[in-house]
Amino acid sequence: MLFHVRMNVNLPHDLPASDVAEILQKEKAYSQELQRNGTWRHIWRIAGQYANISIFDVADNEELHRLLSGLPLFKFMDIEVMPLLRHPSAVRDDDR
Ligand SMILES: O=C(O)C[C@H]1C=CC(=O)O1
Repeated sequence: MLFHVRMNVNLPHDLPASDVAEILQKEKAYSQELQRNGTWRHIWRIAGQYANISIFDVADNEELHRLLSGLPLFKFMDIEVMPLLRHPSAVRDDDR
């Protein structure tokens, strides 16, 4: 199942720089592992915002929730999820 996910990151300004660096390093590794195994299909930065638009390919809502809530930045994010299904006019075979 495909999901469109928007993540807005709100890091507290008083978080020590060393904590921020550690969280971001963990977040990058977590994200890149899921990208390499095909679960996190796409990620784009939203220009001018500390936010991204991502496409996840997971078995079900439960898996998506587990993966999103495991993000090292999870407690600093507002996340919006939109479930996607194949459009009847789609021509690409991987749009499902
Ligand atoms: O930078 C972000 O958009 C937040 C998060 C998502 C992947 C990652 O490496 O960081």
